[in-house]
Amino acid sequence: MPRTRIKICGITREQDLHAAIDAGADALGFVFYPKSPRYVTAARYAELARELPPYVNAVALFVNATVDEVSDVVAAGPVSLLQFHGDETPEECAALAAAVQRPFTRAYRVKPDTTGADLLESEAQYRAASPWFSGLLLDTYVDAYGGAGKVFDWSLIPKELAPRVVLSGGLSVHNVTGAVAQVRPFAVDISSGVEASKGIKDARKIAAFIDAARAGDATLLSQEHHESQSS
Ligand SMILES: O=C(O)c1ccccc1N[C@@H]1O[C@H](COP(=O)(O)O)[C@@H](O)[C@H]1O
Repeated sequence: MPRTRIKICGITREQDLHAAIDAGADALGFVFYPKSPRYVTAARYAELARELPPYVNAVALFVNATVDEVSDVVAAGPVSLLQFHGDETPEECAALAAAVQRPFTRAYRVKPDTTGADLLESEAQYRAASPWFSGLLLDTYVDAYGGAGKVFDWSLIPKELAPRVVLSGGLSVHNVTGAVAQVRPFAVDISSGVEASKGIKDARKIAAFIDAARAGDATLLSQEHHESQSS
């Protein structure tokens, strides 16, 4: 059973970048959306990116950005993955990703009336539109584009989709163990739940969150062990 990958999103300071890496994060997210309290410019990203060690993925998050804006960020520093978190259509995501030759995740902002079939259909549309599509990120629909700290009903995620999704939206040290054990996502993504204030991370919250996610992995491992012993 693979361990759940962990992304810490909304890094704006060198000390937060190091706190996330030291705690064992697999990926760090940088928000290139000017209206976000976690916004960093491409020039600021160039400074932060100098601190990135090997094998830690940098994820560039955009909301309805232009090709020029995405290209500026990719030129500023290493970018492993794009995250489109606005109203981008499958065709727009495909064009942006192809322009900079990078894979992308697409945020699906889940509403109370979203169904599992909606999620599967959306995933199929993005997959068909681009060879650069690398999976859906599930977030909660709110009146902002993201980073709002709100949870959605995880039970609507189809079992067959879960191993391919990034689960986000209102995760915290208090719910991530259960989220990993219940949903079994490929990865979890958190921003506001590990902050001291908007845009400022708390190193202790990051470490506690990663420990709690690992506790979810341990729960799954122990369940698998019991299942294999009783069969
Ligand atoms: O973090 C932001 O400011 C942000 C702005 C616009 C779109 C997405 C944003 N963040 C992403 O939102 C989800 C959920 O965050 P949270 O953990 O509930 O605060 C996450 O994927 C962030 O990457």
